[in-house]
Amino acid sequence: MIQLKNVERSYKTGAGQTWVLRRIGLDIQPGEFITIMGPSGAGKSSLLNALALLDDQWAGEYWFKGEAVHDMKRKQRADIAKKHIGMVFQSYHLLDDLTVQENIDLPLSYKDIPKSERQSMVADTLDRFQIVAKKDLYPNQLSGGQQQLVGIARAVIHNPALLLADEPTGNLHSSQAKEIMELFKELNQQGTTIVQVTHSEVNASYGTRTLQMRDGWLVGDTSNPNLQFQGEAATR
Ligand SMILES: Nc1ncnc2c1ncn2[C@@H]1O[C@H](COP(=O)(O)OP(=O)(O)OP(=O)(O)O)[C@@H](O)[C@H]1O
Repeated sequence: MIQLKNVERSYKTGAGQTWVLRRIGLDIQPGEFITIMGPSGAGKSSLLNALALLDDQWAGEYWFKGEAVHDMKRKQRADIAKKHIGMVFQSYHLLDDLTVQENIDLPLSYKDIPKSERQSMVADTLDRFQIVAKKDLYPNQLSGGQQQLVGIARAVIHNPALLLADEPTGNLHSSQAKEIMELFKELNQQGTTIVQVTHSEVNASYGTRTLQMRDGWLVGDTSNPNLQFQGEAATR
């Protein structure tokens, strides 16, 4: 589904440059459930943002379903993201001036779906996430955990082919977190490709493959044991 070749990302800082992604090479097959782990600042969110096509300041090659994203204009990248990708953000990124149900409806508004069908999809999703009572509230009237649930609902409502999730259960109670992970498992079994960033071993155990990052390098990949050596050699 996705191939990254030599993807690099840096920020200009003061006199020099800070590297946050270093020569990332990655193949993601359809149907995988990948977990990205690593210490704080390792580049996990940066990699997810690049995969989500939110960040376009990287160098290298990014292939999505055989298409060369690195050669695309911003509008084409945005179209791919809207059509195929759902993203759960660490800090929710809900739109403050839209209600819960309007936030959840947003991904559907980008698709050619009749209004009545949209309304019933939103109603089903509110029900599934047990947030029907909150539907007319605005994000700032919700707790952090409730905002996180709305963010997850928004990411999955349009059945994206690729679901990217940055610490999706960070603000949830353990029982809610388990429900979300079970939902991800179900979506994955139905064919959704998932990439999650987490510090939780429990959440990681739902995945089928774990990547380790350190200082911007991919230093471990359970599906490619040889990478460990290359990554560690590269950081020396
Ligand atoms: N806008 C920015 N300007 C400069 N440096 C940045 C910027 N955004 C991120 N970085 C740096 O990129 C590095 C990687 O950050 P990133 O958020 O990807 O790490 P992470 O592994 O997701 O960490 P965490 O587990 O804490 O979320 C960090 O050193 C961070 O300081």
